[in-house]
Amino acid sequence: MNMIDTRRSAAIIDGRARARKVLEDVKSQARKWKAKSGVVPGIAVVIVGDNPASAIYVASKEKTAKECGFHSRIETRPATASTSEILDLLGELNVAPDIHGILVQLPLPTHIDAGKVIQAISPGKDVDGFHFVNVGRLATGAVDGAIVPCTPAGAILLIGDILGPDLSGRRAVVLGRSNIVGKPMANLLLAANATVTVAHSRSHDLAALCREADILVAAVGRPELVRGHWIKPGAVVIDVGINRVQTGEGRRAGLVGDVAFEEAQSVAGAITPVPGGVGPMTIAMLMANTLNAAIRGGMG
Ligand SMILES: Nc1nc(=O)c2c([nH]1)NC[C@@H]1CN(c3ccc(C(=O)N[C@@H](CCC(=O)O)C(=O)O)cc3)C=[N+]21
Repeated sequence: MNMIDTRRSAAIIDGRARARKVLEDVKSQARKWKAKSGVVPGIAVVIVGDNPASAIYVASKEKTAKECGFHSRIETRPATASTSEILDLLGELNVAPDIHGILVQLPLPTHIDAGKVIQAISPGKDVDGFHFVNVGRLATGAVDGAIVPCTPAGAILLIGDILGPDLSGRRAVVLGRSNIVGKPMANLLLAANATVTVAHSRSHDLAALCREADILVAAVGRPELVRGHWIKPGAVVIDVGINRVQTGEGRRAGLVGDVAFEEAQSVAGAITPVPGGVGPMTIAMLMANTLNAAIRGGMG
């Protein structure tokens, strides 16, 4: 029998509860803004083709938008739609007075030029924060004017709840260098004064890099890649992965993150679960971005 129990247990970060709080704020601010200006925030979600995962996410976004008192519009196009048809649609939405936020659900069918589509969204309505103008604002530290991508925006809120807004002296490691999560996450951590390393599939000795991290953000889309012994004791671990796995592989069936949760939980100081962590925050931040876009009146 172990006389000394060295096991510890991380705080499990409740992303659903935090998202609810964000949404309550959004809802009350939207009500005030409507009373003052007569404007109801409006979001348009463009969905191309019939990706079943996309359909679920879009339904969830619409439901949350309604809960916030927003106007919402879903524009569905067949998988056979051309790039120019989508560009025409965006041209319409860009000038629609009742629409303040536009989101084109990714991934798009491969024959569509996703880069062109993203850059065709008016930066002031780009509630995903993927347009060059918003990317550039965030990267140059003009964070207040930027529309920040929803997942990193949600993650930095969760980190701030635990560590406070100033991350001076903290080592952060971001696993993954996507334009959607890894890069904007690194920029937000930098803006909060953290010392940031971005690691990815071509990095050497990921485990050793991760063990340096006071803040570890995993966003690589590899089920349970991050093991318990990769984690620095007491670290804040943010798991952005949403991986659907089958039963019978010696791991939990259903949804798993990029972090082996049970192992990590005995080492980390705080950790986000999957589901119930970063996912709900993503949708909440989308509503916050839409409200802010409405208040700014689609400027810039
Ligand atoms: N233009 C664009 N913007 C996006 O923000 C975007 C996108 N395209 N394409 C797909 C990804 C994925 N994404 C998620 C949002 C919420 C949850 C979420 O709420 N997940 C819940 C439940 C997940 C479940 O049960 O399936 C959770 O983690 O607890 C997950 C994933 C937004 N995405």
